[in-house]
Amino acid sequence: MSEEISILPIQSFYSLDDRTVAATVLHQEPLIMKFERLLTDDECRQLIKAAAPRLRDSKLVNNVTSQIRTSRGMFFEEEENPFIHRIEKRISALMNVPIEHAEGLQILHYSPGQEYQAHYDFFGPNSPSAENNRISTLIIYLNDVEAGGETVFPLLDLEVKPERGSALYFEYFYRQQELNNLTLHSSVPVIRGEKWVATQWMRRQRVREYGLISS
Ligand SMILES: O=C(O)CCC(=O)C(=O)O
Ligand SMILES: [Fe+2]
Repeated sequence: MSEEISILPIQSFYSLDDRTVAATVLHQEPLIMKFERLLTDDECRQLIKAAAPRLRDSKLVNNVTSQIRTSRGMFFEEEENPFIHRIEKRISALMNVPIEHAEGLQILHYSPGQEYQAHYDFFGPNSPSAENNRISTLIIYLNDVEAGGETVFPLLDLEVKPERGSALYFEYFYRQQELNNLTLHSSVPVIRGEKWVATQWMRRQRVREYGLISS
């Protein structure tokens, strides 16, 4: 085991402003954790309802549609309304990264057969976005999926089943690139039912301007 320091201090419980969240370590390095009941059923339903009419075919970073990600998605504006802002604040407190470093919250919807093939969330060294690269990810499951739709880390032999309100966390800001490379992950095809997730990506440096003024 190397002596790398994680962004998130490892704890069994995280006390946030309005709730305490129980955590399980799924993998130590790179750190991968599962959180229980980060969002209430009601909050999950509210996110789905707000996102549903705004879904578009998912684009990759370079703005092309692709067979790699066949789901549909949307981004909320940063601090779009008090409800979104409350959730963003809870997420950034949990992820231990200031809200100014948070991209807009993304919602993805997968129908049966839809998937997100193995990929990294960080940008490759040739991407202009790599200057202020992503460092960590939180995937919040907004519903229970009847069959399929697990998030899989093929290099770590790890599989996470979606459960409404729970969340999957992983980070890739290690000095050893081999650790970051182990965070390769995919969303395997939904077999029955549908799958809704909210994804929060954090950047190494600030990406928000006006997050500075509101609290
Ligand atoms: O839907 C999932 O389980 C994975 C989503 C994902 O990898 C992403 O949004 O980057
Ligand atoms: Fe991802």
